[in-house]
Amino acid sequence: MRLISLLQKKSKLFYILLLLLGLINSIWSMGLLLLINNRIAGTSLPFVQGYDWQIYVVLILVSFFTARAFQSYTIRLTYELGNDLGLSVFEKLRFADYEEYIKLGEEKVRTATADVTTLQRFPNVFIETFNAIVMVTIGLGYLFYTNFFGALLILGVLSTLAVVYYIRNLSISRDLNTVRDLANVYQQNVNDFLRGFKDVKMSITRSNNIFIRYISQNRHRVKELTIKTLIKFMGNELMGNYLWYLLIGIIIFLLPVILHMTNVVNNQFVVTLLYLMGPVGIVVARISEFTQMQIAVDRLEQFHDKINASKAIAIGHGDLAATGGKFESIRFKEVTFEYYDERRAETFRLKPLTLDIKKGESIFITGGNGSGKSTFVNLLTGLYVPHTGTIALNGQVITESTYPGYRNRIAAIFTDSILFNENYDGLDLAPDNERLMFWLRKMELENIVTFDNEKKSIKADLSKGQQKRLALIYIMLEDKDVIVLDEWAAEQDPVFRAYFYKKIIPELKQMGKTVIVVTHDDTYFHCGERLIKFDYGNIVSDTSINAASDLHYAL
Ligand SMILES: Nc1ncnc2c1ncn2[C@@H]1O[C@H](COP(=O)(O)OP(=O)(O)OP(=O)(O)O)[C@@H](O)[C@H]1O
Repeated sequence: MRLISLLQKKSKLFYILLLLLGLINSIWSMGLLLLINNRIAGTSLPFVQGYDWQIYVVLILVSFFTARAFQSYTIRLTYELGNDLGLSVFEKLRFADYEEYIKLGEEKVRTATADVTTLQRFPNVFIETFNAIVMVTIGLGYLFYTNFFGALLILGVLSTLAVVYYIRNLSISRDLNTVRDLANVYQQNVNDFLRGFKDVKMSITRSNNIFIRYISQNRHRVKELTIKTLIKFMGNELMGNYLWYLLIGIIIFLLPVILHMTNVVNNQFVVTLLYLMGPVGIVVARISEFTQMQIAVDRLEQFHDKINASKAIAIGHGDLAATGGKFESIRFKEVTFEYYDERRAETFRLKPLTLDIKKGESIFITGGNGSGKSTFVNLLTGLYVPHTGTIALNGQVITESTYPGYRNRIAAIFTDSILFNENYDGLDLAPDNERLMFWLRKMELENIVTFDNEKKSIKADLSKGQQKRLALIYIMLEDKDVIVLDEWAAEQDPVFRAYFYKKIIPELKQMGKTVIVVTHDDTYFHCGERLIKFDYGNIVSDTSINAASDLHYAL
């Protein structure tokens, strides 16, 4: 993606408007220069004599209204571009495959949002620079028109210094990139410090190391590098400012001697140079900003390419109607899935899985750490798509376009599920909702939570176990047929854990729900109807509890 195409995409009229701006600006700049210089020289404007002040007023008015119109246009364009780019990151992301998202990583999403902030300034910077370039061109053109060799000399000095300035700026940008990398590390250290506050307090070595070896050292390096960069930057700015004294010196002392310039031409050169100071400063200062923006746009493009590679994007919410009808069964047929761990150069494989889940079953999934339970849950809930094999809902194989609808039919609480700050599900979370109150009583949260009537949500500072209970209540209000709970009971106290297995699960079954529970609680295995055991990515036993049939798979 080229930077410039960003603007064209945003506004079809962009180039036409730009041309108009260039034209008006050229007329304004040229007119102003001619007018001032002719007044100083005591001559009148060519072609239009005797209308100097009228022309001056018209020029100012045209310039004022053009600047006003363009700046309003730029402000709108700037914020629309930032808004669109920012929203497009999340709009695409929500349709992306979960597997692709995991591969992409949260860090890349955060960098992409930072890049959007950098790019947001682009329309502003671009129009400002374009304006400045027009003015510089007119100014230099006028100098060449006035005295060719004098202008050539000035252009030579200006160009040499612009190149020096640019090279020095590149080294400043490199240092700034290092500062940014250090800032990322600092952010991680600070996150560790704040999230792990309790653990930091528990060990003197840990506390000293995180503060001295990481946080302090990082800040020290950032401080040194920032001071160095700011001094270099200040040197550049000073050099830029003093350049004008050098040029004015050349004009008033050198040019009259070597080019035998008259006083009038000399004055015209000085006035034009003073007029050029602002625009040249803008052009030079913006060069490094464009480099940063080009990096941001390239990175953003890579990000979009990566997400676009996710086949799910094009499907969006897919074909929701196709997964309608009453829930009867889920069938896994020869389903496989694998991860490749690059660092360990190892592959974890979920071996071909074939199994049926029928309406109303309560199934317990167990197995050692790393045996593949969560991978299975991710496949069952439709977050992962099988690498080979198929999953069918009510006998219909789920396809790319029916995956979103399939996921939508399952309610799940994962080990790392969170309670959102807002009521995104649009649930009826008011005290007059009898079902809600019934479940709050059942989960022993009735006297703990409070209602936020304005936000239509529940407010509470809850323990981890209580958060899981509230999440289960929300699931009951969602009223989906299939409920998947990944180690839900792990954070419950023994009394409530027993209550969950002995009372709640049978009740869910009575309500016609199909419940799949990942659990290590072998004391309560008898509370389910079926026990599936995983080992090394394989189902090693699928046992029907309380029934004679005992299906054992060979290891
Ligand atoms: N995103 C991933 N990338 C690479 N490997 C992964 C990824 N997620 C899991 N694995 C690997 O897959 C294997 C199975 O993981 P899984 O999370 O399914 O196990 P689990 O049975 O749920 O374990 P636990 O009881 O500890 O939660 C592990 O060896 C793990 O290292």
